[in-house]
Amino acid sequence: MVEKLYFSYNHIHKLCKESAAKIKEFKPDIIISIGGGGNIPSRILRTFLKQQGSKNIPIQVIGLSLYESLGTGSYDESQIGKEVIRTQWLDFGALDQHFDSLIGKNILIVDEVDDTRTTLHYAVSELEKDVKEQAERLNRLNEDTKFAIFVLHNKDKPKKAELEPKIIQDRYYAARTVPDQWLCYPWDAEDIEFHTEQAIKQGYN
Ligand SMILES: O=P(O)(O)OC[C@H]1O[C@H](OP(=O)(O)OP(=O)(O)O)[C@H](O)[C@@H]1O
Repeated sequence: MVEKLYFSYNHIHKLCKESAAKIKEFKPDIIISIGGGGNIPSRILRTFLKQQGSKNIPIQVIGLSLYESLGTGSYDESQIGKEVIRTQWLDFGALDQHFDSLIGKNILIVDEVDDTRTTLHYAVSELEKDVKEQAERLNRLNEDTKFAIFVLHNKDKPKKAELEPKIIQDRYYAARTVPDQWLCYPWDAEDIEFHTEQAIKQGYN
């Protein structure tokens, strides 16, 4: 079995192009990228979501990192990667000026990988909370705000957190579902020539 899967920039680009055809049906008003891994796919995807004659879809970035217990002492393995640290969040003040808030919008959350699903669950539930608070404050509870998800890869494995069935059924776009292996993205490569050669050998170019 191949231990690590290598993906070239071209391959990622093509995955975004292919997925955009389906994501267009959702008609996203805004992309919320989970940084850092979601940033490059978000930007590529936007190119393919652009409709002639209309503006580019705005991209906002939130920073989420999984807190891992790396101590040498004994620790409960099931807890590893469970805690999400919020390093950056939306500036609703700035967003409101340009965008009239998230209420009633179609919001596409983008990340590169859905591994244990902890990060995506956190992102959706926290954003839903924020939108609900805003809607209550502005008395706009009748407007329907929808969330969708795009990832390059969904790892086929038991997840540690769930997403709402309506998202999973209708608005969850994973370009590929892959086995639970080590995924190597080009932006992590120290030697991009070697990386790309591996991707070509594996057919992910
Ligand atoms: O499905 P999960 O188990 O939650 O894992 C997926 C998350 O893990 C990685 O983020 P990481 O915290 O490593 O930060 P990075 O994106 O800045 O590399 C990746 O970018 C996803 O956001």
